[in-house]
Amino acid sequence: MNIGFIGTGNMASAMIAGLHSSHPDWQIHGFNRSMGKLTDLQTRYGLQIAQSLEDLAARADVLVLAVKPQGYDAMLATLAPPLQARHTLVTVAVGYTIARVQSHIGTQTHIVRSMPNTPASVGAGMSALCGSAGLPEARRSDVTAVFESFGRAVWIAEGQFDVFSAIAGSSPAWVYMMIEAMADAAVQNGMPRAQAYAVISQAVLGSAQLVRDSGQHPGVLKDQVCSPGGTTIAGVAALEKAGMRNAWFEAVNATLARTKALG
Ligand SMILES: NC(=O)C1=CN([C@@H]2O[C@H](COP(=O)(O)OP(=O)(O)OC[C@H]3O[C@@H](n4cnc5c(N)ncnc54)[C@H](OP(=O)(O)O)[C@@H]3O)[C@@H](O)[C@H]2O)C=CC1
Ligand SMILES: O=C(O)[C@@H]1CCC=N1
Repeated sequence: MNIGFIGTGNMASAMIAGLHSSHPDWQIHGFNRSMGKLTDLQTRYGLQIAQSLEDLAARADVLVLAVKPQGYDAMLATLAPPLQARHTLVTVAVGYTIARVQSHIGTQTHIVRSMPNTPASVGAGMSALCGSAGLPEARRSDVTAVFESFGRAVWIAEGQFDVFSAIAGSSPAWVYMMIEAMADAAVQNGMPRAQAYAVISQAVLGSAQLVRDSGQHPGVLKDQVCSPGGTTIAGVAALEKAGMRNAWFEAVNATLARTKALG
């Protein structure tokens, strides 16, 4: 597999870390505006540095466009000339539709719209994929292999992308905030911070794994922790009083509003 990243910032770096760890034999190339990130990725994951977009397009079959959505219009205009039939263009920009990509580069290039997340760097990513009309099966399986190399990947309808981006692309940031805040409370009550992060991250990981693997309703799992008149239900009441459930609606809906504004 020959994969080329255009833009090697936070998201591309996470994907490259995950790719390198599971497939050290794959050829991973990168092109970035500034040099520092490229040389760092070269040192850590053997990234091969391309000198230009044209150079990158000559080296790779799967091209991942990992610049900010605001940079997509200009980047696609530059990328269109070197694109060839053998390329599959993978987009990662929140809110940027396949139709909008095609308005810049035409309909002859096979496109996969993707939405990964940064836990890809430790092989625990959650990605969505959606292909342009007529995407050949071989291209679909190549891109699936790339995204499954750093976590789970699902093909979904493009209409679901924005909400997926909120609950999987953005949600890691919210979970980190929750972990940080819970650790603050543990520190306030005397636990060393490093120990609090180790404990909370394992508790969050285990809770998520139980939801995923048991298939049980999260409310049932919550009830199993809450003893009548016990300690946990006191915490549940405090979270309800603080408007925790409504805060999640607000976060998802604010994210969707911003996605629409960017689009
Ligand atoms: N971060 C995340 O958790 C997620 C991000 N995404 C999507 O991934 C995309 C990238 O986001 P993210 O990685 O966070 O952003 P970053 O700003 O971290 O990375 C963008 C990279 O693109 C480079 N770049 C910008 N313009 C050019 C150009 N003209 N030529 C070459 N390189 C260029 C930047 O280089 P330089 O450093 O020199 O400016 C930078 O390294 C976005 O579209 C975002 O929607 C999707 C899911 C999750
Ligand atoms: O914040 C952002 O715009 C990107 C998209 C999903 C996660 N990060």
